[in-house]
Amino acid sequence: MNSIELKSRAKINLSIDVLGKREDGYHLVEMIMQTIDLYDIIRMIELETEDIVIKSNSSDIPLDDNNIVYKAVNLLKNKFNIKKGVEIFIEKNIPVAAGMAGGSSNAAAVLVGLNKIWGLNLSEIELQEIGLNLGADVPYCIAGKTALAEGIGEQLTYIKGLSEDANILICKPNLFVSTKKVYEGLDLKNIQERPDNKFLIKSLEDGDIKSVAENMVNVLETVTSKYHEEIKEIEAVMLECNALGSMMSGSGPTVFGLFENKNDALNGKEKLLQKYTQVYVVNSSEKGVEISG
Ligand SMILES: C[C@@](CO)(OP(=O)(O)O)[C@H](O)COP(=O)(O)OP(=O)(O)OC[C@H]1O[C@@H](n2ccc(N)nc2=O)[C@H](O)[C@@H]1O
Ligand SMILES: Nc1ncnc2c1ncn2[C@@H]1O[C@H](COP(=O)(O)OP(=O)(O)O)[C@@H](O)[C@H]1O
Repeated sequence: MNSIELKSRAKINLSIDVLGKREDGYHLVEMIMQTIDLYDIIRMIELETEDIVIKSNSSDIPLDDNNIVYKAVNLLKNKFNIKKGVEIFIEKNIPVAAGMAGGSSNAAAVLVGLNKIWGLNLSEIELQEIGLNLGADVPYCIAGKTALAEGIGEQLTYIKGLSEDANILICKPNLFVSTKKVYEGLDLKNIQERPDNKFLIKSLEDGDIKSVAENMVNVLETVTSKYHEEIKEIEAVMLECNALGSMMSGSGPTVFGLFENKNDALNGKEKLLQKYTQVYVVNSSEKGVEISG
C-alpha cells in the first residue's frame, strides 16, 4: 500500500479542571474530552525520496516544518530510520487555533496512516506514547471517543459519551488564542468554580444530557473570556435559543452549546451566522482517527 485517506476528528471539552503545574510548565488537568463528527481529511501518498510535502486547501496553517504533521512524519522517520518520504494533503474543515485539537488530530491521523503505509505494526498504545512527544492532546486524538483525561491530558480513562443524536452547536469567533498564554494566565490559587467530574461522568452514564449541560465547567474560560467578550455573547445567544448549556472548549475561543432539539440548534446557527462565519451543528462521534480509503 502506498497511499491512504483518513478522517481526523475534532474534540470538545465537556469539562476542564486544572489541578497544578509541573516543573516543565505543563499543567496537570482533569478534563472530559468528547470527539465530534467534524473532521479534516488527510490524504497521504508515499514518496520514494525523503521529502515531506504538505499541501492544504486552507491558508490558515503553515505548510513547512512548523506544521505539526511535518513533525509527526519526522518523528517516525527518525525513530524507525525510514528512508522514504510522504506527500500529505490536509483538507481543513476544523477551525484552526480553536480549542478543538485540529492540529493534534491531524498529527494523530498521520501517525496512524504512516503506521500502515510503512508497515510499522505499532499498537494503539505505542502510537499514543509516540504521539505525546508532539502534544498533550495527541494521544487522546488517536482513539477519540469520550475520555476522562488526566496527567497533562495523556492519561485516558474511557467513559460513556454524549449520545450520537445529541445536537452540538459550535461557533468559532474570529479571534486568535494561544493555548500556552491561556494556561499561563490561570491563577491556580484563585480558581472560583471547578467541574465535578465524577458527577458529570455519572450524568453521562445515565444519558442525562440536561444534567451534563447544566454542570459543564471549564476553568480556562475565565482567562480567555476576560479578554474576549465574544465568548459570553455567543453563550448568551445559544442559551436564548434553548441550549441546555453552553461553554468554551479547550483554551478557546470556540464556544459550543448542547441542544435537545435540533431545530433550536439550527435556529441558533442562523442567528450566529449573522455575525460569525465558522458555525456548525454536529453530533458526537464514537470514533477518533478513521481510515476512510
Ligand atoms: C487546552 C486543551 C484542552 O484539551 O486543548 P486545546 O485548547 O489545545 O484544544 C489542551 O490541554 C492543550 O493541549 P495541546 O494543545 O495538545 O497542548 P501542547 O501543544 O502540548 O502544548 C501547548 C502549550 O500549552 C500549555 N499546556 C498544554 C497542556 C497542558 N496540560 N498544560 C499546559 O500548560 C504549555 O504551555 C504548552 O507549551
Ligand atoms: N495541521 C495543523 N492544523 C491546524 N493547526 C496547525 C497545524 N499545524 C500547525 N498548526 C498551528 O498550530 C496552532 C494551533 O492550532 P490548532 O491545533 O488548530 O489549535 P487547537 O488545539 O487550539 O484547536 C495554530 O497556530 C496553527 O497555525
